Amino acid sequence: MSNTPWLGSVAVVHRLPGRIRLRYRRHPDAPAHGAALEAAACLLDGVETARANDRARSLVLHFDPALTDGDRLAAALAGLTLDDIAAKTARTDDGRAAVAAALAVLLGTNALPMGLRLPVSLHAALPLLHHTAADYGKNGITSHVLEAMAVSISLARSDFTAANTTTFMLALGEYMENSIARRSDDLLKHLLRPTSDQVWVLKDGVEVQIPATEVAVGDTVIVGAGTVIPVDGTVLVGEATVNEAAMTGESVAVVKGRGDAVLSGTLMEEGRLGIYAEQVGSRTAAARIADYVEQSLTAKSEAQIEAAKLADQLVPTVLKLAGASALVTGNWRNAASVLQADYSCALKLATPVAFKSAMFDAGRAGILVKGATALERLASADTFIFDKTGTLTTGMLDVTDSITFDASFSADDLICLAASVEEHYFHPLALAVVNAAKATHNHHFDHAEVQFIVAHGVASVIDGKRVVVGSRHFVQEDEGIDISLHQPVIDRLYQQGKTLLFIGYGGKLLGILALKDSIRATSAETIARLRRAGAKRILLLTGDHRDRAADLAAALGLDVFHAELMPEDKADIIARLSRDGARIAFIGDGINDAPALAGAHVGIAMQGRRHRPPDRRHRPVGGQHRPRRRRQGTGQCRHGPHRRQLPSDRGAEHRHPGLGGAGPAVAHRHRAFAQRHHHRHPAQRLAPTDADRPLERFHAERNR
Ligand SMILES: Nc1ncnc2c1ncn2[C@@H]1O[C@H](COP(=O)(O)OP(=O)(O)OP(=O)(O)O)[C@@H](O)[C@H]1O
Ligand SMILES: [Zn+2]
Repeated sequence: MSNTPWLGSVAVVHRLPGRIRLRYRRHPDAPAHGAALEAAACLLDGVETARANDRARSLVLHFDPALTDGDRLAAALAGLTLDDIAAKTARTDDGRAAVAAALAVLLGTNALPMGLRLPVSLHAALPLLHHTAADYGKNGITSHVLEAMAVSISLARSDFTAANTTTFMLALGEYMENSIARRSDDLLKHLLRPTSDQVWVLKDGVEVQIPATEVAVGDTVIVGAGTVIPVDGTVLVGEATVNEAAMTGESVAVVKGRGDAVLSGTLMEEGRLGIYAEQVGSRTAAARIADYVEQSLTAKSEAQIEAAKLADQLVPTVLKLAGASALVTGNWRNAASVLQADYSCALKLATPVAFKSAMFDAGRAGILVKGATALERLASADTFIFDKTGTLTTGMLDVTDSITFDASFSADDLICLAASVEEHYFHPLALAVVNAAKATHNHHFDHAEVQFIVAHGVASVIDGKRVVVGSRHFVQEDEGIDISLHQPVIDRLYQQGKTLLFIGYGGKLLGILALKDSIRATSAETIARLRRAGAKRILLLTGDHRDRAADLAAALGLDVFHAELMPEDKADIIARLSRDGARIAFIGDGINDAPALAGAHVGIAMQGRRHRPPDRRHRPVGGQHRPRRRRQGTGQCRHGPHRRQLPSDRGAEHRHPGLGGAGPAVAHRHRAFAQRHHHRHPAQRLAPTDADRPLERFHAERNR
């Protein structure tokens, strides 16, 4: 019966280039196993994916037309035998049954009558021997051969306990490896493909629900709050906040409206969008990333490759040793024990299992590890470098003081002025200021285009005068604003452990905002555990003031700190330490740390915070952009149509911001840096090409 065809009949019912749908009839004896049919179909030459519906007796195949065609596939399927299917289903079984059987044999054999012990033990060892024969044919002498020899010799000597123990241990090892591999694969699917099966699309003005697999390019997909966006595309209507952490690593939600690009796999937090689908199914960015992670999970780590090599190198030595001991002592039992004591298979087995289970555990704790290599590098790291804001501290700051040096500005006015220019940015300081403004009269100051200078602050023009908000370095050294008059106040605030923001207006220091950050509750314990785990050096690199860095380093017992750094300074320090042989793990919050992350041995990005955009204004849905509606206060905001200020556009907007045009020239290396590295601002993580391309396509479509 094993050569009975699995399918009674196979007929092609629908053809498309690279895709066919088949109708089949199962042989009455064949098991109802759609998954097995899919798996078997996937083994055929040229088949890319297979989807079976056993109840509808339909099988959809996607294939490479260069390699095969529909008729050839139908014929190949008709030729499948029950044996083929059985082999395939056996492989999808995780080996639990084999373990149970081996255990039963191990425990029960000695109770059997003498005559039965050999056949029972032999039967239990058969899969191993069978497997080894196949492996020997393919790979020559490997550790499998040793295992099989150990079992065979024990069987030949009627040492059934030894034979059965080996069989059982090998089955157990295989089962453990399979089940851990499957658990981590399930987890990955959960992490990366949380998309639901059903999707709403707009058909002739009516919203209808269709299976996710049937969404086509050009459909208008409707996505509501709390759901994962199923396609890559461009927003046609609506406004929403989208958390793109799964795709860009940036945890700050971004506002998406008409014309903006959205990515599959990202989460709609609030709002509702109609999206023009441009990439669907396996071509979406989410599917590609999932593939990437799956690949890196299966890609062997260096340790795995080393272990496998070592194991196979040990084989001839062990064989010689076994032969020698048999010759010298004249006892085959000694040879068997040498073979059994061969740990090469344990070496091979233990490494992938250890890596996969570590990745699985990390995943459950909310940590996505990009492959075994990353874990290996982390294990070998001896120098841990942290940035400050949002990493060792919570990054959720409160404005504690607002001090103005101009009598016509109240403390609240100062906060609102700073908030007016900061409101489009997601830097922790910007978010704090905007938040503080909400608790005041929240007046919006009209201003010109805002420039963002990485690791410095922001600048704009209000009533014809240049306004700058940022670090002391930015305001004093780059903008040439004299702050010496107010040094006593500044010193006092620093002594109170506060982070300061300087606000310059018309070339003068208008005021200072003091902010208080708090150390993360878990930081001290984390540092202590790193030390216990053998970290040699723990450093702090920050863009903030020296006093802040010193306080924090003292509080947490860090070895070294460097303060008032530009992102490229951080990268320089890391490069220097690496040259001196340090193996560096860099831990940042993902804001402005791309250069540093790139130079480290291994990078860790924390995404603990979940911020809403500072302000959710309503843009008209559909039609033209009207100047944005103001929240409170009077006057008209002049920074033009709002969408030009959206994060995704900021790269283009600020690439030639005419720095220094309105105010004092900012003429030193930092400006060049700000422009050069502009794309590294987290809000611009999406490659500009990715953001631009769909928009062009979308316009082309619309104008047709
Ligand atoms: N949007 C902004 N608004 C105001 N000031 C800013 C802004 N972005 C950066 N700055 C100023 O530039 C300094 C350096 O910024 P950067 O982001 O490099 O480091 P940081 O905020 O100190 O965090 P970390 O400790 O993680 O390096 C900040 O301390 C702040 O004074
Ligand atoms: Zn500078």
